Amino acid sequence: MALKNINPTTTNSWKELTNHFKDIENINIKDLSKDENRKEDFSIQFDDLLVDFSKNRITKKTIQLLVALAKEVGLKDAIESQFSGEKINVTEDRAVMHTALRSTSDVPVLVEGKNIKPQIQTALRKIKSFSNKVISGKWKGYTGKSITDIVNIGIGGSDLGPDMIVESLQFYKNQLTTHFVSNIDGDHVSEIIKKLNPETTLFVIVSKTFTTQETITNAETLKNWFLKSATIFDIPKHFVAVSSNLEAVDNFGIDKGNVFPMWDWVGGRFSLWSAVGLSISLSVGYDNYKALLEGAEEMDIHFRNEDFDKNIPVILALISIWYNNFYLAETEAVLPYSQYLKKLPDYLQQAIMESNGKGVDRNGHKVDYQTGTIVWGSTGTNMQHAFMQLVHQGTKLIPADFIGYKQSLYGLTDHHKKLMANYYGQMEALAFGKSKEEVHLELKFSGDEDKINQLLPFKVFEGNRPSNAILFDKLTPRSLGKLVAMYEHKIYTQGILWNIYSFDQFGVELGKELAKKLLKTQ
Ligand SMILES: O=P(O)(O)OC[C@H]1O[C@H](O)[C@H](O)[C@@H](O)[C@@H]1O
Repeated sequence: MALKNINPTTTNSWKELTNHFKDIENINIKDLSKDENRKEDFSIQFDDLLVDFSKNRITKKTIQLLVALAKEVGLKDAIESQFSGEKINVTEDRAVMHTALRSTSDVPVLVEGKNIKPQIQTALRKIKSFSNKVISGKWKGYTGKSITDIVNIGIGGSDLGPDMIVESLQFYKNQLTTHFVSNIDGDHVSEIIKKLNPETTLFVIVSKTFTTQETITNAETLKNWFLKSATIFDIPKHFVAVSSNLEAVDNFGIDKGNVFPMWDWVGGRFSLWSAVGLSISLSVGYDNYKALLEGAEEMDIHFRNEDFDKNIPVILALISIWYNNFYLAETEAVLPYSQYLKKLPDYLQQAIMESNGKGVDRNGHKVDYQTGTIVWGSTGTNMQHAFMQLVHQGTKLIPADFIGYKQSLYGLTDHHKKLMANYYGQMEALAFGKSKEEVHLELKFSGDEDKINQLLPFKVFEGNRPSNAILFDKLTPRSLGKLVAMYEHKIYTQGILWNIYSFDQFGVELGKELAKKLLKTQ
């Protein structure tokens, strides 16, 4: 089953969508919301997750036509191709199997004729036993003391995923302190060194290629610092690696038993489900790490089997295409109403923009339509006091995902009520705005008519600004796994619809090469 490489703009559905757009371009969310069934018709409940997409400039026909487009470009087969281990990363001649990493089914997944499930299970067992030893204190450093600090050394996908998950699951964290070193900026590693004791620190070097300049430089610096107090014979007690480049790992001096595998069928930005997530398992324990994977698997099953009109990642992808390609919105905001998720926007920037930031289609032709969206965001309510002014009253259309939780983790209900009132309040303000009449009424008692007329235009909120409410019962490892997998599948769906390859990243290479050349001339 090869991917259908169809320019979406040449399909019948696209033509129909173009006509439909002309018909409803000026439609207003406020008017649409008068339909009392709208919320029910435009929301999907899946276990502990409710996605309400009723506050969008869409009608039932919009969804029908977008779903027809997904069918016309062969999304169903493309999803099957991914799950079944086909080499859908054509430009790198690789399968894309992060979903296999979290699959608990016994059904074999063949990559180049070989079932990859057994090696995944072996790696999981190794992660489990290693995490248990370190967390329980049985794993000793070179002076016989237990480990107190973990340092994850990696960048890009070998940093952002584990860092974001560890931050998001802080509530579930154990006694170990976890640090993340990524930047080549020596001040980053220096600041972290200040906090470490070599006797009780475990270094986890994460690099699929084991050639990444930042990671290797930071790892060497940390090794040299460690060797000021210890000897090379102590390295096996303090350094482990996650990589697919065994030779380079060996050259670095890592003990063979301390190597966790990475495979070429897992992309860096989709790798937190592999041993790249070792720091997660060390920080929150293997059971929580496993629950994260299980949550992701639940979303995988939903994505693979559900009809497109009830399929959360597909619907979110289609709505995003509607704004990106018809309304020509350039950016999307991700706004989590949980302080724990403060690193989610950064993580999603790599996942989304490195995947779909492509200007050449799967036939090798330059595209003449918009592809990858620019994604950005921050946590509520802080961002309400920062950039939301522009989202409410600026000149740009910025569709936004509002991520929220029905319950807080510590149970300060007064705080949580206020947090959620803001969560809903922002979406309502964006969608329904505030009319001239409402502003006038509000100002009526506060001044003379001239003053009111002068102020009026500044106080009006046009509204009609779209948002999706993504609401979970509670932030748990399982629900977090579901959330991240939801965005992963949204990315793939969009890549298929835009007829681009989502799993390579040649665009990051040139800058790296030039930096190397410049370094030699210095
Ligand atoms: O894991 P590594 O091989 O060190 O790669 C780390 C990162 O570097 C590259 O520049 C890529 O853009 C990322 O996709 C990747 O995650």
